[in-house]
Amino acid sequence: MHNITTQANDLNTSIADALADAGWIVIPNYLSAAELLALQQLAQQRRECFVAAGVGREAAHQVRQDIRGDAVLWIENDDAEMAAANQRMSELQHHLNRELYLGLAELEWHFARYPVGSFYQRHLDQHRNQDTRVVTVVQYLNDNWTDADGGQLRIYLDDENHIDVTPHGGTLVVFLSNRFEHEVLPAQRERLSLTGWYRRRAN
Ligand SMILES: O=C(O)CCC(=O)C(=O)O
Ligand SMILES: [Fe+2]
Repeated sequence: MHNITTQANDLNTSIADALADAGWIVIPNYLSAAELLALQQLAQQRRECFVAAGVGREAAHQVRQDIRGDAVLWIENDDAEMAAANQRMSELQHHLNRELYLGLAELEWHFARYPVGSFYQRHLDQHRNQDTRVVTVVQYLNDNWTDADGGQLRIYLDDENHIDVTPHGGTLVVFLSNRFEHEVLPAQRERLSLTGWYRRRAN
């Protein structure tokens, strides 16, 4: 019989294997119902704290809703209400470092809320002058999402092929940040997620 720790380890192993092989993985029901509910409630409580997301770093940072229309709330490492979620991400980080020698030094992540009609145009998760983002992780927090609700994450695998990921509550997506362009298709309903990047230290 598998206990929780063994299951977590198996999941982390599946993620590491997939990153080493295809470079991406989608895991439905990664979050338990209780984890999903706790994250949804927290995002709801903090609703007023979200700010319009921007593109570009530092001086080049600007809000461009024609490029991305979401609002975000960054998560602190010592956020007590995010302790369990941070811990789970930290275990994955260490697992990836052990298995793949990725040298991941930290996770930066935020809640993201896409209002009705918003999207994020095709992009790569690396800023032009800084390539410290190594692995992208996204957890979806939406109940009862249907295809008609749009908002799929479209990942371009190569010139001819893409996959569309439905942002179902509890689904986890992990991919190599420098490998796959992707976009968020227009959402017909408010769309909530937790999006993060494991980074290596800047040289
Ligand atoms: O929410 C998603 O599915 C992906 C979001 C994204 O691409 C990003 O924030 O860089
Ligand atoms: Fe992205």
